Amino acid sequence: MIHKAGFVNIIGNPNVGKSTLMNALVGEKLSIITPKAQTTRHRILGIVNHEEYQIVFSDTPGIIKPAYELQASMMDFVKSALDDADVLIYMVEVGETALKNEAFFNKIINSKIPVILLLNKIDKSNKEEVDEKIKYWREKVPNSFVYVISALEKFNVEAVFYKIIELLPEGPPFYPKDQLTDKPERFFVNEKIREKILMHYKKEIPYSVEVETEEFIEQENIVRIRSIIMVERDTQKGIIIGHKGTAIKRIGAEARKDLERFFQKKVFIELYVKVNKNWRSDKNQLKRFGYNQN
Ligand SMILES: Nc1nc2c(ncn2[C@@H]2O[C@H](COP(=O)(O)OP(=O)(O)OP(=O)(O)O)[C@@H](O)[C@H]2O)c(=O)[nH]1
Repeated sequence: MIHKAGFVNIIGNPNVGKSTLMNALVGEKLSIITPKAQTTRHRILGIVNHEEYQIVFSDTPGIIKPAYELQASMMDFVKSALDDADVLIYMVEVGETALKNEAFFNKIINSKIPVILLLNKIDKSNKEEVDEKIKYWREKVPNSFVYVISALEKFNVEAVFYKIIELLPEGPPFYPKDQLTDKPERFFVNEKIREKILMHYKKEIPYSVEVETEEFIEQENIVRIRSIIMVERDTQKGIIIGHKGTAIKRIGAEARKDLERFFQKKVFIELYVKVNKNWRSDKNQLKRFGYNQN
């Protein structure tokens, strides 16, 4: 059996209908929606698991800005975000033509990643205008697959879904499927803590930790969580904990706030730091089983 997996990066101006499309695409197929879970470069919007494929939908927050607002470092960020994706969905509205950022646009055109160009909100338009816009975008992005859709009315969304699967590369899943289907909450908690670590620690720290949620007990009014932050060295443990525990307290407090919003309940969270010198080899072990998350 062939297995396919990849990151599908959705980009487009604010309000073009990205979230609506996500809901239409993913629907009941969705294992977990991690609202704005931040990974290194992507924000994961949702993951679709199937025996034969795993689609990780993500977006790259705030990359469509006029060129003068983008700093050099931001352009690098854009570049790597594009390089990382396996399929790019570029979404526009029927009424939209002007390009906000020509430089960014050229990057899309010149990237080797397949581009699906979606012309959304056609329910608000007429055939003449739609035909004209298809022609316009085909010329603008010559190598793209152009689809006209209405994300809101789910028109043509299925076709887009199958095109994505067709374009995905072969490969093992990026996230363990059983973990997602059996324990999506734990997965989300881990990601949330990792996100906070990414935000607050510099250098190699974020890349030297692994988070594991040992206990997740949901009661009527409260969720009780116990998670372990695994590091490779004692010095890293000290840095994670911080002076008098202030650093780890902040991680816990911020994660708790987000998790309370997510679960719509009070959250009680205990964080422990553990040194596991074999962590990296454990990780390689996990990688062999398709646990490719970085
Ligand atoms: N008529 C019509 N409206 C749509 C369609 N798709 C989305 N909308 C509407 O457009 C508005 C914006 O949709 P969102 O899905 O929130 O857009 P978004 O791109 O995620 O927006 P940001 O989060 O700001 O980037 C909402 O009011 C949607 O209901 C469509 O196909 N037709």
